[in-house]
Amino acid sequence: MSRILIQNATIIPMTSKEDIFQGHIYIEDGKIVRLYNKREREEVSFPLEMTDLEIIDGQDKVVIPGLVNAHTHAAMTLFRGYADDLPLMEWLNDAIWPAEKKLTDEHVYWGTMLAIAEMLKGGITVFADMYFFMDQVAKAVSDSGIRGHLSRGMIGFGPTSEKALVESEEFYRKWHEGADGRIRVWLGPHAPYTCPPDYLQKVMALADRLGTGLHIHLAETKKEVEDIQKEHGLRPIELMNKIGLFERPVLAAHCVHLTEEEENILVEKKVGIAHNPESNMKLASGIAPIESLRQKKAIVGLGTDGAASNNNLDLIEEMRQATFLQKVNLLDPTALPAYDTLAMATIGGAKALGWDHEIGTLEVGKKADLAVIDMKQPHLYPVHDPVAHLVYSAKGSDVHTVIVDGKVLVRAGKLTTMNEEQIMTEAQKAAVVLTSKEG
Ligand SMILES: N[C@@H](CCSC[C@H]1O[C@@H](n2cnc3c(=O)[nH]cnc32)[C@H](O)[C@@H]1O)C(=O)O
Ligand SMILES: [Zn+2]
Repeated sequence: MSRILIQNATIIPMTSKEDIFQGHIYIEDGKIVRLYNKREREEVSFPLEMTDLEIIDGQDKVVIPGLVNAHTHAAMTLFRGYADDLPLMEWLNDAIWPAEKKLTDEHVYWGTMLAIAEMLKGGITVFADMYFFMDQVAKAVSDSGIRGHLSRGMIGFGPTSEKALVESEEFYRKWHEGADGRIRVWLGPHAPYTCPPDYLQKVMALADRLGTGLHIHLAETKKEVEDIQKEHGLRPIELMNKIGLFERPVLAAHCVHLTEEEENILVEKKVGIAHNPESNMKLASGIAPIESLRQKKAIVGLGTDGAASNNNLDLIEEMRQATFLQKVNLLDPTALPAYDTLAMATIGGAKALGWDHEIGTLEVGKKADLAVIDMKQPHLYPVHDPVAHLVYSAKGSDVHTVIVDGKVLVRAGKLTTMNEEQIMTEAQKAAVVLTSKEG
């Protein structure tokens, strides 16, 4: 049995602002068994006597639920810094998709391992991924110890459309609830502009047969909205609502261009929204109405999107950008406050992934997925409000310890299950092949 005690830490459970306390967390067999305050610890000798207990000193440290990366394409780390300064459609059609044609199993494995190494070191304990060669992504999740919400990306026209349906079902049957329950599989229809309604009907039928949800890009750019409107007479969210897409769990990445009515549809249908502010800024897609959605109690998580449109997977930095973007856009410094931003990166993401029964908060009975941040650094001193520091002052590199499913995957800033040197070497080799002009 594995047992961990984190003691004398500032604990931010993300159940409510009032629940922040100084104390200890006791973990047993992958789950949070006790949360208790300093005084109580003096009264109970349990569980200090246990011999196989790992004790983590929480002095000058803050413990939060593991960060949830609600939307990414992990293996796209291989294209980090390869094609920048382009609008979405040119970026996809002229740069990314041609390079992706050369991808092999092995490339995707190493690209994903590289992403996982970066994410774990930055406090991310689960990521929602949409890509292909998903067996390799599942293998990387399994090997590294992180948690994965995985979807095989499906393009609804051309030679791979039927294959994507077959592969998605096979992938679901092979990996859903796999890696000791750390993997969950949803279907991944790419977007309305790559998946026409008749194809989405097939995807929905398959999702319902398997009893699973859908991960899709929605309303990312103005061009998408215009094209869909031209072709179908409706805006993307309206169209998806009309064909019944939202009648099952849906994780919708971006949702940048929304009318008031579309915001209401997303709220009413309890669609999980993955907000990716850095990708939206870099590709100049626009500013999602996150403050308005927050006030309407929409389910909103925070994502990095792929490393090729970000260009890092630092969700702590993403929080800072998310809140600043709302504030400056609305000319309102009260927009998207720090606590709500941290909630978006934790419990909001967990809800968007339909996984909040197990992760997203620090509560007794939930999975032990958490990040410990080292606050004893000049840029995090003095401490008035640890939540403000996490959102406005911290960086991914301030993460000290990361636990997923009760296992320490990052200890004092070092990965425990992954060979960083080897991963970087293999990723560099893959990048050279993928971006060479020949073949
Ligand atoms: N190309 C695959 C299926 C698509 S996987 C998901 C796709 O989403 C692409 N992608 C990455 N970021 C974005 C984004 O922001 N918007 C739309 N697509 C994206 C990514 O490059 C990848 O091709 C096949 O042949 O079966
Ligand atoms: Zn994306």
